[in-house]
Amino acid sequence: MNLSFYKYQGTGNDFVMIDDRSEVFPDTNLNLVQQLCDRKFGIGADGLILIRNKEDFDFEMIYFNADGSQSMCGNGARCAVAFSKFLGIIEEKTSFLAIDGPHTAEISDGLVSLGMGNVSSIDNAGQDFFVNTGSPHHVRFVENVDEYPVVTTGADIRYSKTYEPKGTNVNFVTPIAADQIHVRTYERGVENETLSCGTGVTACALVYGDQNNQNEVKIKTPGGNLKVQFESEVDGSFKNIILIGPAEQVFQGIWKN
Ligand SMILES: N[C@H](CCC[C@H](N)C(=O)O)C(=O)O
Repeated sequence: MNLSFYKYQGTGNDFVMIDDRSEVFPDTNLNLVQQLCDRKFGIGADGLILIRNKEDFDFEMIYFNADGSQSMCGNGARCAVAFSKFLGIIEEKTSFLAIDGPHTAEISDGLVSLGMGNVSSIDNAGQDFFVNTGSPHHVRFVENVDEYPVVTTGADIRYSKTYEPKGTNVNFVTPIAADQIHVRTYERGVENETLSCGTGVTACALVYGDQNNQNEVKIKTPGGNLKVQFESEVDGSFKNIILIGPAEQVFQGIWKN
């Protein structure tokens, strides 16, 4: 198999991107997805994204975590917008389909502003919080996220009975300014800490902003800086949620196997 691919990263969350408008990628072959994402025996990535044609939309993004499971991916969607512009599918604005439904986005100077799906509620989860921003997120506020055991505690929560059978992503948050938080994330399907998680920082920004009267929150992650804007509704839901950050092409290649 000769498979042309591009490697993209959005604040350090990295993806194998494939222009699959010809629909030849064997999308049921999860072993291949795992192999391509393997950082020793494959290309190496947190996930893999197929771009396909979709009626009524500019494109459809099909996202796989490194373990082959599927979910909505915010950083991956930002990279899909940048990749689609590179391919000439779109110019500055787009409407595309992802697993959690339709999205709009704008791209300029490498910065992607991604419209996220509406969020119906923030739920309590013991002393912590739970938000579904297209993928499930547990959110815990901690004293000093830099020193926090993200992988061990993240895995404990991710595999806990509370979240059986599908599990959840787990985010740890320390506020660092009135309108800024520092977030580290344990990602389901990668089963490790990633350098950032788009749907995760969105969940954290909604919880923090809701508690601190902010509707624009800056987020520092190990992989870079992101921003989330949103509107709160009186019924506790959120709309017009926008995730803003860079998305860059790192390299391209041919997978011969
Ligand atoms: N691991 C997540 C999906 C990718 C989320 C993350 N990469 C993002 O940017 O949103 C899950 O299984 O729900």
